[in-house]
Amino acid sequence: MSLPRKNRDDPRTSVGVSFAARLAFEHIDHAYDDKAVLDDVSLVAEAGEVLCLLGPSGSGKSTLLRIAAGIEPQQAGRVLLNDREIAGPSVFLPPEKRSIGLVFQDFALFPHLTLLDNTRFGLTELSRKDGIAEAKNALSRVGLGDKMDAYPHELSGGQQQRVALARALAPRPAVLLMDEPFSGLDSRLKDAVRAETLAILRQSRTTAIIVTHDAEEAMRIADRIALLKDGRVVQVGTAQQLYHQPVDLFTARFFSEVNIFRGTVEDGAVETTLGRIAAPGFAPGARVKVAIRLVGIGVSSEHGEIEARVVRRRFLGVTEVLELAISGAEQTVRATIREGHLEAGVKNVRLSVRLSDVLVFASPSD
Ligand SMILES: Nc1ncnc2c1ncn2[C@@H]1O[C@H](COP(=O)(O)OP(=O)(O)OP(=O)(O)O)[C@@H](O)[C@H]1O
Repeated sequence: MSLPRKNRDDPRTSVGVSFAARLAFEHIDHAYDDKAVLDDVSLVAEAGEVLCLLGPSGSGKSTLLRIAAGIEPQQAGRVLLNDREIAGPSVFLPPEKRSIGLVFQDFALFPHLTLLDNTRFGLTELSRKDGIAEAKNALSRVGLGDKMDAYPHELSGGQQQRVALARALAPRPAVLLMDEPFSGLDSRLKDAVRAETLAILRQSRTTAIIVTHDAEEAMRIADRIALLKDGRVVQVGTAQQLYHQPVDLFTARFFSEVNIFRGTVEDGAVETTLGRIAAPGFAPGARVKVAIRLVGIGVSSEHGEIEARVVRRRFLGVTEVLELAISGAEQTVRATIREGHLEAGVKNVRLSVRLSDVLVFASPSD
């Protein structure tokens, strides 16, 4: 996207330093044809923070980014940059006036242009000399200062991603939007590129909104995470908040693998295959779902209240996943253990449940 560096209400004040802006969505609704894809979305990316938009495919993440960038006008609600309305009922700033940069999933580099020309592509408001200087500066910031004359096909996927980042950062945007920026990368490259990207964002002090459908990725990079489902924000918070205090089962399952048991609350607790689970705050007779994380089930050949039998054992490298049968219960239970924690060939085990890995949710329709 072409973004001017000089803008009348530019939130930046000095060359070389971006002053991050706060980007707010207020009550955004959007539909394609008659299909609603965003429903009353209110969300804030605070100045300088990395906010991840997390959610399954089709939950509306990319649409929200496109609305922020000005590529897609929302049907209702407002978008504000530092409390200034940039899109709303009476205002619509075009993309190039927003001081918002965008990095696409496929990097969208021009194959016939050198890295330098790719990077200075959006610097249309600068003189040729200043544009080249800014582009060189941006490429140096992402560690590609020695490759300015190379072409994209001569680079690895990780390097191409850095060029895309340099091109987006060159106009010194107040906010940078990134749509699944790491999904095209080899899994071995991902960790390094993610860490580098984060370091560059911190150094440039840019507010960033990054779309991902991978909870672990969001936990690695985000200051805060906004979880979306069917066009609605389900929960916003730090990784710890979403992991430890999920508002619903959808959120819990997004962040960890769980066993789910249905039950009815009696005397403040619910009976499950893994024993009696306290359900504070639920009325007698309430239908609930109990989620117990796979990592929260202790498996031992000696200690534990519940007897079980190993019916399947899958090696995953650092961990193993066990499928366990419990006498008298139809439903098998899964547990994750450290690789080698249980001797090979052991069939009869004992289980214990760690209470911090137990979550109880209302489930009135069950
Ligand atoms: N230009 C379009 N025209 C019609 N429908 C669209 C358009 N863009 C997206 N949609 C639909 O809107 C819904 C939300 O799409 P969006 O791309 O915002 O979701 P997403 O969470 O980013 O998903 P993904 O991770 O698959 O990209 C989807 O059902 C999608 O098919």
